[in-house]
Amino acid sequence: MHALSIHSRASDKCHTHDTHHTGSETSAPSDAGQLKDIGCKWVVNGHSERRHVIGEDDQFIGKKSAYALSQGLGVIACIGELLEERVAGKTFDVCFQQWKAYAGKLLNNSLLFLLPFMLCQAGIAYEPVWAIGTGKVATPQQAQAVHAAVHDWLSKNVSAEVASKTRIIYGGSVNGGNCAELAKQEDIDRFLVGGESLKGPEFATIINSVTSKKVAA
Ligand SMILES: O=C(CO)COP(=O)(O)O
Repeated sequence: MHALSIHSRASDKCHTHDTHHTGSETSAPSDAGQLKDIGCKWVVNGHSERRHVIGEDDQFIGKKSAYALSQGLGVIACIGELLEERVAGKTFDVCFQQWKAYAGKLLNNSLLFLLPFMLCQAGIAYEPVWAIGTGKVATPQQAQAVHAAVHDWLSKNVSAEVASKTRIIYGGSVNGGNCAELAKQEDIDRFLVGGESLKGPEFATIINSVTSKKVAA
């Protein structure tokens, strides 16, 4: 999200080669070609609802993401732990297992060269499941710890340049009151906003919190 560049993006509307067919697909009607035709640049994959309501697993999400990238769409790759996983001290294990499935699928399909494109054009969204739509936001420290770990992983496993260019986006009950403290964190680059995007003044405050951070940097 950026005040000056609003692009179209689709949530989980991009089939893989073998799930796409030409019959009626009322529940998920768009394929990569249709999305590009209407000017869509990104898809959001691995959102918690797809994982925990629809039942998509890491393998399938990785496969859809590799396909979207191969078709020239950016992928915002969502990761995030359930509350019980956080309480059990598994936040980092869960998030990295999810993240590695995106990267691993690119590797399996000989598409690893697309990884920097994916990271630099779109990014990774950390969305703790317990914070999405619940009004319970992660503390700035909790979110910063995960974002910093992801940047660190990218620096060690991809390159320092890609790590510094990768946007790591926080999502989960961001509002006009908590966005400034979250945006101050060094590794929180953008926000993925749900409910508050429907409220004009709140949304403007959220956008400005990120924009002023970038201007100050
Ligand atoms: O899921 C989200 C955005 O994708 C977050 O939604 P909320 O901002 O409503 O918690």
